[in-house]
Amino acid sequence: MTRPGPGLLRPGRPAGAGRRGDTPAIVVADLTRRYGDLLALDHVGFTVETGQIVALLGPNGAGKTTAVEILEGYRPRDDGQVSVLGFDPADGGRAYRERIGIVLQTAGFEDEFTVDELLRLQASLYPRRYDPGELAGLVGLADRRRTRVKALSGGQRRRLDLALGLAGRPDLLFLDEPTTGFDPAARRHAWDLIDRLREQGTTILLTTHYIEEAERLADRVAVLRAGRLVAWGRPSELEARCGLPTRLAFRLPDGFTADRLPPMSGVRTVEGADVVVRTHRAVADTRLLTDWAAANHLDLPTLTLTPPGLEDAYLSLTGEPADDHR
Ligand SMILES: Nc1ncnc2c1ncn2[C@@H]1O[C@H](COP(=O)(O)OP(=O)(O)OP(=O)(O)O)[C@@H](O)[C@H]1O
Repeated sequence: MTRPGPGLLRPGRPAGAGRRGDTPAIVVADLTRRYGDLLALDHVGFTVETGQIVALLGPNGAGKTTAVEILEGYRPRDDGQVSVLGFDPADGGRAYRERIGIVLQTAGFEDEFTVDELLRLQASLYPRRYDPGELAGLVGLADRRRTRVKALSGGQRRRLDLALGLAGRPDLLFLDEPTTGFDPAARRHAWDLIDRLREQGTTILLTTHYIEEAERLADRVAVLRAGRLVAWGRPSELEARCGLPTRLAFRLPDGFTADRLPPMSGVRTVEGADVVVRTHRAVADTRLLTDWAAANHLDLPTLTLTPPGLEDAYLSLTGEPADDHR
């Protein structure tokens, strides 16, 4: 079955099973998928509560698309149990598809339609539809309602993608790299919109390669690596679980070299006058450093102490090398 873009229209929705709040939004257990000899998903399991925003992270080829498409009902699984909004997506049919929204990275639109026409058409097929004007306002396209799709900028098209995915007021929204290609302002706007959807109780499963996006939006983060779920939890839990060092950075004052520094416990790297110490004893090492600076009548105006973030945890969990940009 082909995964539809948001421009594809769907028929109306009968009352069905799996009402909001009855069960967790998503329950996955032992989910397994093979492509020939390749184990693309290896006994993956997690539970998403209603209203949570979950970010699915992982390097290229980790199995994210496979997992998401199985949850959407557009790819079969080999083994395991999957329940989404109380449905098995493999045979949820129309009743299931009307409860979910899907926003893909690239969607094919009919270029000659105006924004308003597309929104009206899409929304007309759902009983819980959005008013097209409200929908256009929600995604920041209120002043583009009469514009033909072919005249929209790339970022505006992505907003239209989002609007079409929301047209049926889905209980669960799948967002595939929702802000790839956005400028910083458009990204903030999209994040604010996702916050608003959260306030309305929409459950969201998003895939992203922007760790900052996951950190900003996600209640829970799932990290896939080579088909295995290597981490699941709140962003702060993942950061804490990885046991990564705190980064202590400063610039040596003129006339001082690193060999004159006190013996701190952390691993030290020096580039010119810039010193970085990665330490698991941040308080003790900071105290050694500041006592040393005070004894030498020095100020260290660039001194910073940075705890490990989600990006560090992600790189550690996926075995990717960290480049030292932070
Ligand atoms: N239809 C298919 N036939 C054979 N192998 C496939 C198929 N789809 C995916 N794979 C393989 O399964 C693995 C997981 O692919 P998947 O697309 O799920 O990863 P992903 O995490 O979404 O990657 P990306 O971040 O690059 O989009 C990869 O090794 C991929 O080559």
